[in-house]
Amino acid sequence: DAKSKVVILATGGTIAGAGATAANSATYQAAKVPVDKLIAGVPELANVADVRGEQVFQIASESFTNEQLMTLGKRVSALAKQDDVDGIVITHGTDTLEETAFFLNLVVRSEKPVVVVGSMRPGSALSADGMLNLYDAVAVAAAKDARGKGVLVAMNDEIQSGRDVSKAINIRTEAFKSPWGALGMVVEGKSYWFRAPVKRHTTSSEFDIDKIEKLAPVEVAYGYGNMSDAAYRAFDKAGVKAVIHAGTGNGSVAKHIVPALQELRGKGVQVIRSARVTGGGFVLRNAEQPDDKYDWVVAHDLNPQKARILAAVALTATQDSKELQRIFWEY
Ligand SMILES: NC(=O)C[C@H](N)C(=O)O
Repeated sequence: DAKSKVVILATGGTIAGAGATAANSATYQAAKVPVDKLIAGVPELANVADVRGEQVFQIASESFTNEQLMTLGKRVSALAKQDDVDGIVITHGTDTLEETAFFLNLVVRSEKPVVVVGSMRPGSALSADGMLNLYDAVAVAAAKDARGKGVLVAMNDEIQSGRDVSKAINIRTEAFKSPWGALGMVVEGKSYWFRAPVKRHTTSSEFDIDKIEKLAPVEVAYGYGNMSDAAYRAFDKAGVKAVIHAGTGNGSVAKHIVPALQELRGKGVQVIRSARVTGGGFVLRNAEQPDDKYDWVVAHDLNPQKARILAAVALTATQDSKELQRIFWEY
């Protein structure tokens, strides 16, 4: 039967990076190599799909803005509607890859596989990981059994849910972890599945990129001993719609921060408790703080940066804290 047609949307990152010598695995410039060169560098892609590339951006992912998320999302949505596209791969820097993957998982209404991929070493380095990661991502995007599983991340032979996965380590090629485990493996261009996500995503999402024009402004503040309320007061002045508290432990909040948060809440700003723990947070309502009394929201297992994405999307549809909490349980 005919080969699947896969479009590679390139946005930059280390997978498009270049260093001065082959020994430079960590010192290099991200976002240098154009998409056609990336594709030409892996001729084996033609064995798993008919591939074409589009250069959407050429940036390091730490510089991704909400506007760029919107541009990318709208392009993915438009391509997914085309009959001559079976799957989409997005090459991306790894630093904020988990945010983009979760964003697309929430707003792209398509069953077609969307796979986000990056690398930890530039293509110019010894044992560069980008070529195999790209081959794996294209293979997954071309696979019929990848349909309907939400936006995926293919890195280091693993297939991860874009919702769950996070960059957990920054110096190893085994950088991406999910607290709930990988969905499957991709080996020699074939995907092997073990589980599927149950949280709402893509076609079962109430959000639709085609109907969103601008994401809500949401900021994150990190919790630690002796934390002050200065960040929250500054965010308030800047006009945020929600703040994510990257709290200690179970999203806990120092008692001297509560008055500032309640002042913000009184002005309509949503207060969302997440956790700064890295192995997988699990924040429950009223367990650590009286969320019902304060009218706060908990991010449950979403880390602060993922909570920022969900809030930025959800607040385009509602300003109600109960609705927002429902959304945080369901997605
Ligand atoms: N490994 C990487 O891709 C890191 C790079 N700073 C980026 O996110 O673009």
